[in-house]
Amino acid sequence: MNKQKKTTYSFKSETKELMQLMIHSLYSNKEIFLRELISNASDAIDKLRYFNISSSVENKNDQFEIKILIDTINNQLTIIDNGIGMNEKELIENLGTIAKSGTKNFLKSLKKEKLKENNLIGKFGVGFYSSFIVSKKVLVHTKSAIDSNSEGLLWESSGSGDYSIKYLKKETIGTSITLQLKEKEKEFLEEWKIKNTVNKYSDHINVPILLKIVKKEKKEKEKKEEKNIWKKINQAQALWTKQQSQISDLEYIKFYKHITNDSQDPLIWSHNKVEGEKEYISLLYIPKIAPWDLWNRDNKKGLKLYVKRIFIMDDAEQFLPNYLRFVRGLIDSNDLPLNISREILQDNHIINSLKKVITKRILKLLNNMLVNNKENYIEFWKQFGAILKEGPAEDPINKETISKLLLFTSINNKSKEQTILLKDYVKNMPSHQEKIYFVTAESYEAAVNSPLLEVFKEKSIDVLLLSERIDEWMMNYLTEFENKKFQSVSKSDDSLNKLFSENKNKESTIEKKFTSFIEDIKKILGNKVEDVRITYRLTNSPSVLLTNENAMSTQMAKLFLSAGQKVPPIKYILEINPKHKLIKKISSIQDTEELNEWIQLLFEQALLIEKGNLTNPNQFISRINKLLIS
Ligand SMILES: Nc1ncnc2c1ncn2[C@@H]1O[C@H](COP(=O)(O)OP(=O)(O)OP(=O)(O)O)[C@@H](O)[C@H]1O
Repeated sequence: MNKQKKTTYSFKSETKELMQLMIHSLYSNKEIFLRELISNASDAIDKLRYFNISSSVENKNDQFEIKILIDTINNQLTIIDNGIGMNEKELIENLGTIAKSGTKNFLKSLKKEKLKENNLIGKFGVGFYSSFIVSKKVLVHTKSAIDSNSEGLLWESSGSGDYSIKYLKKETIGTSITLQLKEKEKEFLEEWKIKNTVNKYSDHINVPILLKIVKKEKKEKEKKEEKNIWKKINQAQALWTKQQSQISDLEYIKFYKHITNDSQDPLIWSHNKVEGEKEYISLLYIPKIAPWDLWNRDNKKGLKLYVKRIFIMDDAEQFLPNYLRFVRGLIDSNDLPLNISREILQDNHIINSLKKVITKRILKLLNNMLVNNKENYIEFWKQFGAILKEGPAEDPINKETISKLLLFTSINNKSKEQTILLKDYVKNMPSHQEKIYFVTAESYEAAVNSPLLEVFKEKSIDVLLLSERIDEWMMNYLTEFENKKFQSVSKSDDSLNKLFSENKNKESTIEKKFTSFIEDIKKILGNKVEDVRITYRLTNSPSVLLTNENAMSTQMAKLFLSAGQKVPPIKYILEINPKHKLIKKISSIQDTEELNEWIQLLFEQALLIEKGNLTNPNQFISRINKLLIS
C-alpha cells in the first residue's frame, strides 16, 4: 500500500442494506454493539494465543487484555485489544463485505418476516456492523501479528456508502476500534452504562476487561491521580474452571448465551471435571429451542474445544455423535496437544474416548431430566426428538439407553403428542400379547385412522403410531425392547393371527366359503398382488394391503423415492374382510365384467389408504362413477 494514499472502497450493496436495516431494527437493543465488539476482541486474542503456541514466535506476549476507553472530551468510545490484528486484505474481507452466511441469513429474515428483534439477535451474531447503531463514524486502527509487512492501518467509515483504508503506523499489535458516538448516544460515555453492559453480556470473557474514563472537568490534581488507571470490570476467569459450587445458575445461563448467541435460557446443563487417567472438563448445554438451521446440512455443530484452557477451535464436531448435534458447550482437555488440527481430530484415540464419555454423559443428563421432570423432557422432545431418533441407527452401543429415551404416541394416548415411553407400553401389554406393535404412516391422522388398526382398537390392544419421516428408518434398527420384538402391523405376521383368531372352526368354514372368490380376485388382479387372503383384523373396512415380512414397506419406499432413488414396485398382500357387507355383495356378483370392476375398485381403495395417492386417480374415479350409476 502506498503510505501516503488513502484508498476509498464502496461497501457491497448488501452490506449497505444490512447496515440500514440493522440500525433500525436493533435500535431498542443498541447496547449489544458492545457485546459484539468485546466478543470480536476476545476472539482476536484467542487467535493470537493460539498462533503463539502453534508457531515459534519469540517475545510472546502473554499479557492479554481488552481495554475500553471512555473519552468524554471527544464523545468517543474506544475498544482496544492486543489480539491478532488485521492486514489490508483481511480488513477489506472482514469489514467490507458480508462474508458470513449468518449475517446473510439475518438480512434475509429481516426482509421476509418481521421477526421480533430479540429473536433476531439470538439467531445471528450481528457483528461489527452493529457499531453503526450508535456511531456517526467508526475508526479501526489495526496491526497484524502475523503479517510482518503490516505496520498499521486505519479503516474509517461513517457507515453510509463507503469506507477508506490508509497507512497509519501503530506501535502495538492488535486492534483499537473508536466509535464517534452520535449526539443522542451519550449514555455510552457513562461509566455505569458500560459496566452494566459488560456485566450483562461479557462478564465471563476469559480476558481482563479494563475501563478508563477521560473527563473534561477534572481538576488537575484528580487528573494526575486518575492518569493511567485502568479498572478491571469483569471476573476474567474461565467459568468452567471454577468449582461447580462457586457458579450460580445465572452465570451458567449467561455463559451459555455468550457461547451460543441464543437469546433463550438453556433447558439444562451438565458441568464435569474429570481427573485421573484422562483429564478434561466438559460443560454441556441442552438448548430450549432448536436453532433455525438445525436441519440445514451446513449448520454449525459441535463443541468449543480448549486445550489446557486455551481456545483451539469452534464447532469441533468430533466430540458428539450426529444424533446429539443439538448439544452446545465446550470441552477443555489436558491430554490433547496444543497444536491439534481439524485433520488430527478426525482420527485420534483421545478424541474417540472423549466422544464416548461425552455421549454417555449427555444420555445420562437426558435420562435424569426424563425421570425428574417429564414435563421439561417433553418440551425437549418436541424440539429435538426427531434428531435423537437417529440414535438407534447411528449408535448401536447405546441403542438400549436411547430406546429408553424415546417418546411415542399410540392409539390409547388419544393425542398427537408423543408422551409414551416404551417401558409404559410394555407394562400395559396384556399377558397374551407377545410383541410391540407399531404402524408407520405419512401423518398422525393417517396412522390413527389406518384400517390396519381396526381390530386392535376393538380388542383394546395398543399400537404405537409413527408418522415422522425418520420413524420408518429408526424402526429398522429398533428391533427389541425388554425382550419384546417390534412388529409392524402392516406386515403379515403370525403373532397377529394368534392374537385375533377366535374360533378356528368358524374361521375355516368361512375360508372354505370364500375359496373360489379369492381365486377370482387373484385372477383379476394378476401380478398386481403377491397374495390374496381372508383377514379378521378388519371391522369397518372391506380390505387392506400388507407387505411381506421381508418386503420394503410403503413408507420406506417413499423415503427412498424422495431421496431420488429408484425402488421396484411393491407387491402387496390384499386382505379382505369376510364380514363386510361390500365383500359379501361383491362375492355374489356373477357378471364377469362387473366383478372385475368391483375387485379393481377394492384394490385401488386399499392402495389409496396405504399410499395416500394413486398413480392413476382418474381411472379410480371413473370406476366409482360407473359403479354408482349402474
Ligand atoms: N478486534 C478484531 N481483531 C481482529 N479481527 C477482527 C476484530 N473485529 C473483527 N475482526 C474480523 O472481522 C470479522 C467480522 O467481524 P464480525 O463481528 O462482523 O463477525 P464475526 O465476529 O465473524 O461473526 P459473529 O459476529 O457472527 O460472531 C471477524 O470474523 C474477524 O475476522
